[in-house]
Amino acid sequence: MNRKLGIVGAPVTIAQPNMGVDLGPNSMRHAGLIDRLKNLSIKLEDYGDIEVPMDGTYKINPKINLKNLEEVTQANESIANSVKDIKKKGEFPLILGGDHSIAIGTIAGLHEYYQNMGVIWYDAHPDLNTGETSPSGNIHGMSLAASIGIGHEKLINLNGSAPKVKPENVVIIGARSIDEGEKKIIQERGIQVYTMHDIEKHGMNEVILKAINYLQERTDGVHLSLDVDGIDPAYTPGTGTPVEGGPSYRETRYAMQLLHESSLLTSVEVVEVNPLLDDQNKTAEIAVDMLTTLFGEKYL
Ligand SMILES: NC(=[NH2+])NCCC[C@H](N)C(=O)O
Ligand SMILES: [Mn+2]
Ligand SMILES: [Mn+2]
Repeated sequence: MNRKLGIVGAPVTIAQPNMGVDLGPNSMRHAGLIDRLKNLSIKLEDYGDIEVPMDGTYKINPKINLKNLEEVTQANESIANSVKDIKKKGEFPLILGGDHSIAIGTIAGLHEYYQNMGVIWYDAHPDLNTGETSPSGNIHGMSLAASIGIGHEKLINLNGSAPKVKPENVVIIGARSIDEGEKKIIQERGIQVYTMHDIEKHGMNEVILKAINYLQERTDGVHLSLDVDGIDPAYTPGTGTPVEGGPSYRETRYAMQLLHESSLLTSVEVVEVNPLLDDQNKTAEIAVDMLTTLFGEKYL
């Protein structure tokens, strides 16, 4: 990694109901993220956290099943701007969440720099719901849908017209909790999904190498959206929507190692770290291990 990293925190919590995910960025800084990256001789600048509109209340509009839509839109506009500022400087964006709605802003900002962007979505959930299909109304479960141009026009047209990413340029890894409406979108739009079944059957090595080869051939940049609930909750309990049966610490770390070796990624975000649900900041520490591996840290 010879490019400078531009780091920004996006302490967004309003697209899901659990208090504490706004502490995610600082929990990763506290777990030593910045020093460990510097130890790898990586140049970086930490721009701190973006401002997020939040007054502690949860706004529900009974007419549409999208909680806090205005606030989530505003927060994501700031994220898009901040990602664009980082790209303008020629730096590699690393965004620390925050709930997974922040991907809407991140990807919308990146979109200006890539005509044919790829996305690796490492997550227990595909986050392909819309207001019509969501069981919860929580926008963090709708961010990938919005990025491929499906959902509320405020979200899909954020910072430019939809779609920001072509559905066939998306690879989801680790999925094991998929809602009915999401299954439909996956089939209709031809989105590549490696579920836990595929990982069990073929192994993480093959799955990641296939994803890398597929995206290398067809995209001009690849964003990794790493939801910590993608990892098995035995390792990452500090997250709002844990799902049993995920890839282990070892498998995930190995996946990050392969991604590092491929030099494929052009931006990264880590989301859904919630210290209030955690056990002694363990989840943030594991998130930091994954990030440092991604940027070249090795055992030997
Ligand atoms: N980014 C996340 N953790 N998303 C969880 C989504 C859970 C569920 N599918 C929903 O739409 O409510
Ligand atoms: Mn997610
Ligand atoms: Mn998830």
